[in-house]
Amino acid sequence: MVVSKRLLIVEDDPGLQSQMRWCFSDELEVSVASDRESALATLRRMEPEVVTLDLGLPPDPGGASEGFQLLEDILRLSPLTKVIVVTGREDKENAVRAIGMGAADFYQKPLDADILTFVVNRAFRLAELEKENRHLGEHKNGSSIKGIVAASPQMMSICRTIEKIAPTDATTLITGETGTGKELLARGLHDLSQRADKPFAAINCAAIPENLLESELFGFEKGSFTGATQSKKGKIESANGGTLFLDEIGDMPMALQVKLLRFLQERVIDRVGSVNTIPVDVRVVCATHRNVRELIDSGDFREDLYYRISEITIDVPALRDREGDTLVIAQYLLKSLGKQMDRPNLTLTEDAIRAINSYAWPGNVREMINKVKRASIMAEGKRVTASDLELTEDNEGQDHQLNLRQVRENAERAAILQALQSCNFNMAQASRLLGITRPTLYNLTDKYRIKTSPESTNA
Ligand SMILES: Nc1ncnc2c1ncn2[C@@H]1O[C@H](COP(=O)(O)OP(=O)(O)OP(=O)(O)O)[C@@H](O)[C@H]1O
Repeated sequence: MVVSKRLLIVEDDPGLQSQMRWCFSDELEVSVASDRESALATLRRMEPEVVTLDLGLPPDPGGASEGFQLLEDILRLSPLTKVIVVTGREDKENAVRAIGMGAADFYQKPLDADILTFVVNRAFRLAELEKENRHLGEHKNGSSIKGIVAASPQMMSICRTIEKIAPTDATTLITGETGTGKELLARGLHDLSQRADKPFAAINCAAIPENLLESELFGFEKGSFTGATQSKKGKIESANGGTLFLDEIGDMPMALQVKLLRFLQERVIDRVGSVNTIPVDVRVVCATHRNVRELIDSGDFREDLYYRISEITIDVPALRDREGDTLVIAQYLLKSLGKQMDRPNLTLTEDAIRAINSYAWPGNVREMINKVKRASIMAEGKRVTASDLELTEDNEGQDHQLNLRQVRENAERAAILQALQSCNFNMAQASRLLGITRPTLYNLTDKYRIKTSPESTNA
């Protein structure tokens, strides 16, 4: 299908209306409005990329007050629309004022078809370019750290910090909610350091039982406990020359905190069951989702250890608090996971985009990976909807929607989903509930790509 370019001409003079229509109707979809009210109605319905706006409109055809009011309305309702104001020959002042308010261009009467066509085409090109830029922006990744997709100022600043501290040996504490990318950043620190070709050894202090954690970290000598049939290096030793990543450090038992502190001070370890000390050269990076200050206050974390591990601290914001990251990461995941699932070229529907932006993402990027993975399996066709992602749409954003069609479609979609779910996907019952015929319901489920069986949708 060829997508047509849409032009709205706001002009109260019937003679000029037909001349302008004649200039453009071969190549563009053209609508004409002669006053503010009908112009706004057409704007909502037609969603034109470009509007030509005669400032002298009734009830003030000799002045410009109505035209300026309409310009303001258009820019508020549809800020991406390019408005070309049309003024009288001597009316430079109003043209300048309109540009100052946000009009894209101006054109002075009398009408010259060639110049007007040039100005209008230029506005369409501008609209097109801006659209492309927005599209590129959505796919932009400003992060220099492998695996980290980001566009928000907060993450950009974190990436810059990582780049700066990577060459040093400063112990670094990375805090933030679960799934925010703490481990990825720790790996980034290692990869950008001079230790990059040496090991990166990670251990999750919360996942290993207390009695095993000591020997996991420090290693043990043969015969030091039942089952120790041979000596084994611990994580610290095996990271020698490289980076040791202690994940969930806030969960480290007190007794081990003392031993870790000693290691950080003296840079030597002794394996469990050994009296010999072994020097180890590692850079230590720790992470936790817990509030270490509170742990110190409650007596669960040693303050002296905290100062040792936090020469530098990096607080990774939750996904919902990053400006602009959510959609960029979702698009990236859709592309990469879609490819893995043999479903390339999947795209997000408008409702999916809105839902992604308004959801709180308590599990952060990890939760998003799960949802996008599911959606790349469940999506019918190439379009991924909010329900494929198991996200119900937030209605708040609807206030800002351009027109009634979008609001109506969203409401219609939500009502159909609800009806289907409440009668366990019995189409006859659901259509009775909705007060429509079964064929109409089938048409609508097709239109909105709503799945019609319980196993393929979300409760
Ligand atoms: N900015 C990002 N871009 C792309 N993928 C990311 C990003 N942040 C995190 N991820 C991915 O999300 C998942 C969780 O990240 P990671 O394990 O680093 O989080 P974490 O904060 O260490 O979590 P936890 O506290 O639960 O251990 C990983 O699969 C990681 O690759």
